[in-house]
Amino acid sequence: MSNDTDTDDGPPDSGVNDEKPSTTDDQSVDNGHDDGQQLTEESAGDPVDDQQSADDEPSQPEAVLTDDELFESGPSGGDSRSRANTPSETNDDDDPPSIEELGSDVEVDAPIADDVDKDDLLGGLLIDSTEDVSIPERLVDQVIGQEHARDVIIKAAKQRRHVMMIGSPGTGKSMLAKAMTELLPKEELQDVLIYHNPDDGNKPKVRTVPAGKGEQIVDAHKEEARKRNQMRTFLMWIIIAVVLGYALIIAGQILLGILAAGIIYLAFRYASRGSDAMVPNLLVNNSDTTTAPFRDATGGHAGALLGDVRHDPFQSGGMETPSHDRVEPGAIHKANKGVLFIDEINTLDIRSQQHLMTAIQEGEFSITGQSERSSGAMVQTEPVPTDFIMIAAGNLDAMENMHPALRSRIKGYGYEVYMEDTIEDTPEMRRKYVRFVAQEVANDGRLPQFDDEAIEEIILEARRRAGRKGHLTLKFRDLGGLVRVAGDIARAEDAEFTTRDHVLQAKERSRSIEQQLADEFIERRKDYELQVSDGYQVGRVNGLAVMGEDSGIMLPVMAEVTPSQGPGQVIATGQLKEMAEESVQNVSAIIKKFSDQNLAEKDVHIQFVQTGQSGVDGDSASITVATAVISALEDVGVSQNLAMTGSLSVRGDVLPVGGVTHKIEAAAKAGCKTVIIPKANEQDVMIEDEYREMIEIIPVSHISEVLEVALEGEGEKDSLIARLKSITGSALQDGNVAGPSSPSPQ
Ligand SMILES: Nc1ncnc2c1ncn2[C@@H]1O[C@H](COP(=O)(O)OP(=O)(O)OP(=O)(O)O)[C@@H](O)[C@H]1O
Repeated sequence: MSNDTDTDDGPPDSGVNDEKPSTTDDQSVDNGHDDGQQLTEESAGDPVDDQQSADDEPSQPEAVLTDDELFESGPSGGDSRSRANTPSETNDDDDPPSIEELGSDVEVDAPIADDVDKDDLLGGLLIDSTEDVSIPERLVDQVIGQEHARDVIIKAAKQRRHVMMIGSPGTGKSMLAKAMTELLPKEELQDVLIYHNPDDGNKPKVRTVPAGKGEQIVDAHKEEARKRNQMRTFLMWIIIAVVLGYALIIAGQILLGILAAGIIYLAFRYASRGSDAMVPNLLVNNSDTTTAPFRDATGGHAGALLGDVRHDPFQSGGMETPSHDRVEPGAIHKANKGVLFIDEINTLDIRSQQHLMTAIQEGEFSITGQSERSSGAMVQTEPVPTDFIMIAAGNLDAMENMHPALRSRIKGYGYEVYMEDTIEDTPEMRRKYVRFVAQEVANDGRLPQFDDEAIEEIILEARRRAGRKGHLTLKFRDLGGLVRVAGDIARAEDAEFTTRDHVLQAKERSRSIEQQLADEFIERRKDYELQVSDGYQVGRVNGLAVMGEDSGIMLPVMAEVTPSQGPGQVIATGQLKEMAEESVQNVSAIIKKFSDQNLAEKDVHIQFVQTGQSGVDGDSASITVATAVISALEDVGVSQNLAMTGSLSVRGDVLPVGGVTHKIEAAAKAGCKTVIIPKANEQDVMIEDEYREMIEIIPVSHISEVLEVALEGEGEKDSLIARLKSITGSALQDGNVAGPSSPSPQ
């Protein structure tokens, strides 16, 4: 801080780096005014009392709006630094509600039957439509499921800790981050002002004031500048009149008079430029904020995250814009005292991640021009407070690829939480899903209310999408999409309520791109007769895969055994990714042991047919590969009205996979009559009734059972199966396997 009495252009120093000036110093500093009187002189009293008067009389800015009065007592940087780094130091007494109060679980506010039928889709709620369900006011109470994440957010808000949330899209990460802002104290919010620095034009000064005061200060400065300009203009016209009068009447020199008047005019204009430059730039304005700020910095460039200084094309000659006016805040500055949310944090470049770390560590961060070629790069402000709580979100990749130091900072000073994808399907939870539908209808604001049957259909869909027996999906964004489409259909029909029929139509309409592609694919394959779904073929097996998250597709696997020119090898094609490659290797182990042919002299070719650009991932096709190769080796036909999915252990056990429901539906759509799935996946089957009638599901736990169903003939087949059983045994049945592999779609 400069306490020099001749510092007559800068703001009073109470900023980030400097100590608060004493009253005497305040009087000697000019608040950015040339004539340096009115604002400072009025501020000579006790700053606390003056602050109070500013609060009491906002309608009289000139009387109360001295900068000194409005500036906070402490430097923002020091305060925020300690808060950012040592969240646990926060005095809980400052923040009245207890964690229990903040986090009390909100039940659904609607009448409930005395004796709740556990199968009732509405969980016993006695309602006719979503109209009968009240919606909690606070966002944190609207969050459904994710109990653990919710508790963490409440604790983190209280203790001012950073949080990393990892999980699937649409499960409520940004909703929880927004909810946190409601739990943060609003009283702490600040406005940030940037002032011209008369000592160094490229180092604008930074000051913080309580929220709402920034606007008042800027208005007061503008008013001041306006009055000063008015005075100057008045003076200018008097001088011009005198000069012109003298030139015309006394000296008789008209031209000289006009020239002199012009010069006087330009001189005054040039001089008045300075007063505009003294108006501070209100960098962060929280005057209208009802909660602590929420800033989503996902996918933004460095400037949007860290702030920037605009280029000035003029730079000199009186046309330039003063540097403090060109300063733009970044999300880290706007999130001060609030929440900075960054999804897919690993997509931020390393430099930005490093700067982010500095901002977290220091609780303040200077703004400079981000482009080296811009005149903004010459400018660097004093540090601007960045006392935010960071919520980093993403999937598992985000965690692995983020800057290790940033990760450890969150770990060291915060919480990490994994978001659930599904939740147990209980009457209590279903009641909350009813409230979810009501919330989505209310949030949209235009949809007709959902009647009870429409809500039931949404809950059934939540069950189906869980892909896990006895569970409901927590991927609410997608489910919310279904609610909106159904509501839109009802609205287009001018219906009073959204009904089950509207939801069913919406399900049909809101098919994902992958679903549409999958259907298109099936149609095309039918056209070209690539889809075989009857008779027997050697070395060809109908495999099943999942496209995207919710679309099954039938993909044949073909195998051929040829004499080898050199040592025999297994060659797999079809753009296999790492896991699929490994599964083929595992299958080869069984085949080698099983076959009485000399495989050293043979090449085994395995082709995943028509996989397209995306290739094949996962190991869920391993029983398909094994069946195709055994069929080709032994020259035994495989049933073509059968499809299968399952992972295979090297000992022949069939292990669970993901997406069985979608795969079974794809097999049914393709015209297959039977589908083989791993026994362990039996509980995950949630297919619609129409498909259940179309296809028989056979759960298996060993490859011998697969061959039993898939291969043609009797005698030869039986001896094959007996041989396979004898060489593999069953690790699962023996109890020798630690547990099934994690489900993975093909
Ligand atoms: N747990 C939940 N409870 C209630 N509604 C939810 C929940 N999760 C998501 N929603 C609804 O889905 C919408 C989208 O969720 P949100 O943006 O929070 O997901 P996200 O996990 O941040 O996803 P992404 O990572 O794709 O941004 C929310 O605005 C809300 O309407």
